[in-house]
Order: sequence, then C-alpha cells, then structure tokens
Amino acid sequence: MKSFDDLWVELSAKVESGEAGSGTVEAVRHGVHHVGKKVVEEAAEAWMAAEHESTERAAEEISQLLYHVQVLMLARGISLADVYRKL
Ligand SMILES: N=c1c2ncn([C@@H]3O[C@H](COP(=O)(O)OP(=O)(O)OP(=O)(O)O)[C@@H](O)[C@H]3O)c2ncn1[C@@H]1O[C@H](COP(=O)(O)O)[C@@H](O)[C@H]1O
Repeated sequence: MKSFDDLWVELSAKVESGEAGSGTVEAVRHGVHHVGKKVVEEAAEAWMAAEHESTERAAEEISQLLYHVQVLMLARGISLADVYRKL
C-alpha cells in the first residue's frame, strides 16, 4: 500500500529525471492551467462518488484527486514542506 508521501517521492523523482513514458511528466509539461483543470474535474468526480457511490468508488476517486493535487504542486514548483507549513 502506497502513502501520500510515498507517491510524492515517486512523482518527484519521475519529474526530476523527465522519465520517458510517464503520464506525470507529460502532465507537468502541459503546465499549471492543464493540470488545474484536471484537479477540478477530479474534485467533482470525488464529490459525486462520495454522494452517490460506494465507499470503494469514492476512495478511488479521492485517490485520483490526491494524485492530481500532487501533479499540480509539481507543475507549480510547490513542495510538500510548503504545504505542510500551512496545515
Ligand atoms: N496514482 C496515479 C493516478 N491516479 C490517477 N491517474 C491518472 O488520472 C487519470 C484519471 O482517470 P479518469 O478516469 O478520471 O480520467 P480519464 O478520462 O480516464 O483519463 P484522461 O482522459 O483524463 O487522461 C488516469 O487515467 C491516470 O492517467 C494516475 N496516474 C498515475 N498514478 C500513479 O502515479 C505514479 C506515476 O505514474 P506515471 O507518471 O504514469 O509513471 C504511479 O505509481 C501511478 O500508479
């Protein structure tokens, strides 16, 4: 099982190395506007799943939202520490 921090380490390394074939690297290259729209789409899907679907489906949509939030952070050059300082 992967944690939020594990995913961050994995995605950061992929973006740092520019790993070929990585959807994350490609999304980051598209930029903040592109990724931001994806975050909004995934947030809506998480909301709808939480309201109308099973716990399993809601958890799946929330995991995708967390992934896309991390991609937005990487596209914008925001670190986990930057965010944790605000919690
Ligand atoms: N956890 C995720 C993850 N969650 C969501 N997604 C992406 O977000 C999309 C969300 O699915 P949707 O059904 O909402 O969107 P879709 O309409 O099918 O897809 P699009 O048309 O928007 O591309 C998925 O198709 C993936 O492209 C993810 N992509 C990657 N990861 C993990 O990130 C790591 C790095 O992945 P790569 O960068 O691809 O190597 C790996 O551990 C992956 O498991």
